[in-house]
Formats: sequence, C-alpha cells, structure tokens
Amino acid sequence: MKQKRYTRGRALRGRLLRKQAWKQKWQKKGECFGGDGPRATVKACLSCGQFSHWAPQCPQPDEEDTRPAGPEPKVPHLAPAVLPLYPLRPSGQVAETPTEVFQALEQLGHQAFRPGQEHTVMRILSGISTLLVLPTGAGKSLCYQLPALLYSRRSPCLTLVISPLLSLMDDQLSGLPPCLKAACIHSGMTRKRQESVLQKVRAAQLHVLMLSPEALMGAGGPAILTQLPPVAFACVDEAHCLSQWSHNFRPCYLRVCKMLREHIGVQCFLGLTATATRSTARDVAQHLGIMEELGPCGPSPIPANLHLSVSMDRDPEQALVTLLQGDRFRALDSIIVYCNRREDTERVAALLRTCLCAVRGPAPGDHAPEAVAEAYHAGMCSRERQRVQRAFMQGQLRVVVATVAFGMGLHRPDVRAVLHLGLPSSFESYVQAVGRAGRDGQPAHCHLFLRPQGEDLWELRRHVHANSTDFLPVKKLVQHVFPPCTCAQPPPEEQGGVGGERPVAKSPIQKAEYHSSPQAAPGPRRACPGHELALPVQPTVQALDLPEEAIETLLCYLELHPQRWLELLPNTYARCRLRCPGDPTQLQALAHRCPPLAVYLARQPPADTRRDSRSMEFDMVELADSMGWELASVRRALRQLQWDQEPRTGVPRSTGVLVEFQELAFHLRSPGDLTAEERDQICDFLYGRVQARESEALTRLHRNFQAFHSMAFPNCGPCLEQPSEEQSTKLKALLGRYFEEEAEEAQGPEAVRDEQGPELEQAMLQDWEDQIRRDIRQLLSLWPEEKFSGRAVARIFHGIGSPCYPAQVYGRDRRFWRKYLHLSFHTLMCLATEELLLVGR
Ligand SMILES: Nc1ncnc2c1ncn2[C@@H]1O[C@H](COP(=O)(O)OP(=O)(O)OP(=O)(O)O)[C@@H](O)[C@H]1O
Repeated sequence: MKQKRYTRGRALRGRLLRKQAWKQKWQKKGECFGGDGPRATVKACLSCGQFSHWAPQCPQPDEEDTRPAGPEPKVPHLAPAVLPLYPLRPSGQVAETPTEVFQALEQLGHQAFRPGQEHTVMRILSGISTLLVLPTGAGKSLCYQLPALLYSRRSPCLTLVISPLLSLMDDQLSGLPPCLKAACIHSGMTRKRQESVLQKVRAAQLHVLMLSPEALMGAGGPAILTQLPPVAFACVDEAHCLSQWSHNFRPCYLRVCKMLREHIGVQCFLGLTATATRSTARDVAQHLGIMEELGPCGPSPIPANLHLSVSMDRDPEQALVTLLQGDRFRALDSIIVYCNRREDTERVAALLRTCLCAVRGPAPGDHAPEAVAEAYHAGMCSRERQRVQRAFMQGQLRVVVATVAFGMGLHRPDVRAVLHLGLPSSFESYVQAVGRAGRDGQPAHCHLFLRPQGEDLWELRRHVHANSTDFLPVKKLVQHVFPPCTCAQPPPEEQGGVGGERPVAKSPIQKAEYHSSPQAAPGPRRACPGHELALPVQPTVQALDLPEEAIETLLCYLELHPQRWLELLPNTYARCRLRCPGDPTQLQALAHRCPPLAVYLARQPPADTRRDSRSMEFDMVELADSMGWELASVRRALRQLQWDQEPRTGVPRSTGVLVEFQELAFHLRSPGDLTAEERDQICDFLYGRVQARESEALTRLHRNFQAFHSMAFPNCGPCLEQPSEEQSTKLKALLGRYFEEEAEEAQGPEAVRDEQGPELEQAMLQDWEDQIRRDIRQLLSLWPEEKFSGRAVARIFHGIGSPCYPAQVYGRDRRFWRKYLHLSFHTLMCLATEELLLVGR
C-alpha cells in the first residue's frame, strides 16, 4: 500500500534538503551584503534602487567607481580631530558642569540628571573615553544624545552610534527628541537610501548617525567612512559584545572600534551596557582605550520596582496558568513569557489562550486587551512577528510567549510582568529580560519557573557545545590561514615555481638563517610582510563543520593574541567572474586599460588562454596582493571594464563586458613564513582557547542553575497572591554579587567533564552504555557514506545541528535526535569515537 505523504511539491531529502537549507541561508546573506550573481534576489538594482536592471548593469557608477583606478597609498583617511568641548582641570578631573549642559538637558525634555548621567556626559564633553554600566531603562541613551547636541552646536561634526540590531536602531531613531537630527545606515537598506543618508551627512544636516556593525564591516564600509565629517565621538551600544569574556561576544564589534580608530581617527568612545561583570567591564574598557582603573560598580542591576520570585514546579506550564490566574498576576495586562525553545512558545501560547480566556471574559467597561496570548520567535515570518509586536505595543495583546528574540529595544514602558519558563541562559540575559518590565518605575512582577530534574539546564548546555570544535578542524583552519609563501626564498625561476604563488614551505633551518641575517626586520622578525588572503566562507564552514560566527571568533582570537598572528579585514566578495563578448583582440584592448586584467592574463598558462579567453574566474584578493594594490582599486579597475566613453560626446557607454563579484569570504592578512613550531603553537593556543571557552560557559551555566535552584520555592504556591519580599531581596543580592565579582578562572576541560550537575551518575551511565553503543552502530549503518566524528554523533544525540549535519536532515529521525540530552556530551563523544574506531571509520 502506498504511504500517504503530506508535502507540497516534491519532498527533498538527504543531501538535496541540506543543499536547499544552505541555499536559503546564503540567499539571505547575499541580500544583506549586496553581492552580485544569482544569489541576489532583491528585485531592485542595489546601486541606484531602480527596477529596470541589476547592479552590474547599472549605468550609475558606484561611489568608488568614480575615482580613477590605480594603486592606492595605504594611508587611512583621517578627518580633522574634534577637540573636547571642555578642558580638564589641572588635577585631571572633569570641570564643573556648566549651565549650557543643564540647558541642553532641558531642551531634551528632562529637568535633572539621573544617577551616572552627569558624570558620563561631562567626561564625553571633556574627550575622555567612558564605559557606562547602568540597568535597562536607567537612561543610558541620554549620555550620547546630550554630548552629540552640544558638540554639533559648536562646529559641524557627527556622533556615531554603533547599534547591534536593526530593529533597535529604528526604535531608537523614533524615540529621539526632535532637536536631535539623526539617521541610520544598515545592511538592510538599498544603496539609494544609504546614499541619501550620506548626502545628509556630508551636508552636515545630521547630529547622530547610527550604524550597524555589518554596514561598516561590509564591502561598503570604507566608502561610508571616507564621507564622514569630523566625528566628535563614537558610542558603542551593548558594549559588552566587545569582550571575549562576555556571554555575547561579537568579534565584528572589535573590528568596528579598530576601524573607527584607524580610519577616521576616533579618539573618544562611549560604551553603554546594562550587563557587564567586572571582568567583562575591564576587558571592554581596554578595547575602548580607557586607561584608568574602573570605579565601583553602579547601582544594582535590578531596579527596585521589580519583584522577583522563583519556583521549581513539577509541571511548569500548568503552574504558569495557575500563577496567571492568581491575585498577583490576574489584573496585569502586559506580560511577556520567555521560553528557551521555539516549539514551546507555540504550545504555551495555545495553552494560555485556552485556559485564560474562560477566566477573563470581557466585562463591560473593562479595557483588557482583546487577544490573550500569541507566540513570537525568530522562526516566524517577519510580517507575523511585526503583527504580534504591534498588537502588544498597542495594548491589544495581553501575553506574548516568546524566545529571547522578542524584546531587544522594546520600548513599552508599562510591561507589568516578565516570566521565564525555564532557566535563563545566563545571569546577564535574565537581567536584560526582566529589565523590560516596569520601565515606567511602577511595580512590576517577574517569576522564574525551574524544572526540578534540570531539563532546562540540558537544553541550554546544547548551545554551549554547538560552538565548540575538535583539534582537527582547528588545525585545518590554521593551515588555510597561514599558507606558506615564497617571500624569503630565492626568486621563483631558480626554484622552477610559478611567479606570485605560494608554492614551497620554508624549512625551519632556512628560516633560522634568515632570522639571523642583519636585514631582518625589527620587532617580530619576519621575512614575510604578510599577505592578504580570502577564505571563502561557505566552503570553510562546510570543511570545518563550524558556524560562520564560530570561525570568525577563532580568527579574532588570533588577532587578539599578544603576537597578533593575523589582521582581520572586512569580509569581502573574493572572486571575479569576467565575460568578454568580443574576440581576443577586445580582451587585449581591455587588458591595456586594466592592469589587474593584464597581470591575470600574463600569469595564465598559454593553454588556458587559448581554451576559453572570453570567460574567466579568479581570486581578486590574491591578485591584488601579488600586485601590491588595494583590493578596492583592483575591484574598481575591473568594474570599469564594463564602461567606456563615447569618443565624441564623452558619454559613458556599455562595453558588453560582464563583471561579477562572487563568493563571500573572510578577508585577512597573515604571514606566510611561519615555522612548523609556530603553527603547532597557534593550533595549541586556539584549541586551548576553544576548550577554555566551553569550560567557562559550562561553569557559568552550572553556577546559574545552582544559584536559582538554591533559592527556589518547591512550587509557585507562595507566589500566587503576593511576591515574597525576602526571596526577591535575596535574588537581587545574588545578581548584584555576580556582577561585582571577578570571572572565575576556567579549570580546563576536566572541569567540564566532572561538573555534570544533575546528570546520571557514572553507575547509571553504565546502564545506558550498551544502549548508546547500539544506537551509535545503528546510526553509522544508516548513514554509511557519512564521515562522522565522535563530536558529530554526540551532537546528533544532543539535538545540535551543525553545517554538515543540519537539524532539517538529522532531526527527522527521532530515534537519535536529542535522545541522550540528559547525558554528558563528552561521554557520548568518547563512546562514539570508540565505536568509530572499532568499525574503522
Ligand atoms: N534624566 C532623565 N530624567 C527623566 N527621564 C529620563 C532621564 N534620562 C532618561 N530618561 C527617560 O528614561 C527612559 C529610558 O531611557 P533609555 O531608553 O535611555 O534607557 P536605557 O538605559 O538606554 O535602556 P536600554 O538599556 O533598554 O536601552 C526614557 O523614556 C527616557 O526619556
């Protein structure tokens, strides 16, 4: 009998399904980066925003195309520095707050400063970099708004605000006072819209420009920077993302600061965050260039009007319904419930709709919201998410059941309750989430439901293991990042190599000889000055089976290392595809006016040139590096091949040549003359860092788990009518201590393995061992062609998707997916490795 299938169209399986998932992801990325080629599905031209053509055929040249092509001196563009508004006192302290600052404060709509604001504002007006750690809703934004206003009054200048989320930016823009002219540029905007903002910037019509890190680090970033007027200071919102010790480290944040400092000479930085421990704050301060010791921490991270409680219920979802029906929550009209999994949001929202409807029937004169509960998570389409968010903001929806995707930058001041259904991933994320309640200063209630068996801990542990990796991928990455070069070797013809390539590794003995030569460079005495190279993102992700963000983090560790092993440059499209419609003479003519093309053709073996001279594809980064040109100049020169001028009128006309830039790549500069020992040292360092990070994250998670458990009521009964003030005070003290303390040193991978929380004991594991081994063997026999590693198998048993083993494919088989979530990841990995060795795979 035929099996009935409920799929629309042909159902994809296996490799095809994986390919489709990847295609969709990269399609999205292509849209963000404005790349050419078949991936770009935006209907309008990315250059001018019109609909009749694509960007490569755009008759309006890019900003960068209007400059003549040619090698550019590698000198950064430095706008004149903006001097501080007020000088420091002779003692080095900031001056007393002048009247014009209070007047500006009034102009922004406030009568007096809140704690922390005045000092920060005065430091920025005195040109001193500052880190401000204040709870959510305490008024951090004012600390960049007010100085931006005052600086721009004295002379035409701009304040840059680096903001992590597009939604956050729009929200912040709409909330700015009318006297402050601001706009934003992010990667979701068309080139035309970006250009109109830049026009305003150039005309000094703006006081504040908000930028997403991606907009700056993308291909258009340098072009944006060169058009900026003098920058008074740069404000980095969510500054904890700068620290590699933070729960939310974002490597591109670091690169943004570096770029601002080096390219436009920004001297004064203001970092804003609500959640930084002392170690994180110290690290962030260092990146912002703050020299002095950090002072005592600011006010408690939890505002006084929040009442916190926590309980450990056998059935948390039912307990949630009971709590919402109790006296404490019954009358509250704006509630956010956070879940750790997307599936849970849908289920819990449905449960609340069923159970709460009956209790709160519409009464005459009652202004209760019409809708009871809706789910919100990143997997929903954006229109649906917007609908839910709008309904909640307008007071038409009582409860939003969401993942952490909801609420960043949500400026509804009267959210009355935030509930967590499951352990939050960190103290920081808990503080951020509860900080969304009671921003109007009125009492608000927060409750955390823990699962007694620790299932919520297992769930969160998955995220920690998702970004970790083995030694082999680390080694592969190091090999890709430091390809050997021929810089310090005899000319290529003596070796029989091809000019400009990186063919032969230099022996350590040769190296030792070179290093001892008198011409060796001072400092880290390298024969090789470093080469720019591009690592294509998608193939690297597949080769290492690691998400792009994790690879970027590893590269960032190498840049942050005291020896600064490499320099990360903005990601770029690395390959050029060039199609010439005419005969070989047209190509020769084009090569005359385009040195990069001439170099490429000269380097091609003659056989290749004869075979197909009309179409070619090459690595622009490698070409630019071998020519000693800036990549932007090579790109510009190649793009200009599409246009020439009408001889008489001088009007630009198309040459029919097609130039496409493809393959998004990590872009970096690294030396090619590392010794084998140095490579080993780098591998050890990177792998040690990966292990330490995993260990730290697990230790933090266990600490978080134990701390909340130690304070929890056995059920939500005592919290139904009134919050327990004693419990609330204890929880606030606990969180305060956490943010005050130094980070604990990671205790190495053994610590991870030993500290398994409420997992099964070793003896119990023995009961499971046979079953696990059977499952591993079954999994291997079902996928005979896959080259599993022990980690890959453990990931499947923990329900962790990875680029090579995505959830869409492996998650379908419920016999294995998430089956052993309750067992230690490392134990599963060991068992799987043993089995793989036994079967010889
Ligand atoms: N000095 C002040 N006096 C009165 N109200 C103020 C003052 N400063 C800020 N506010 C108000 O406080 C509210 C919260 O401010 P803001 O959004 O800057 O907080 P925040 O600390 O940046 O929060 P988040 O961490 O969520 O971004 C705003 O409505 C703002 O107008």
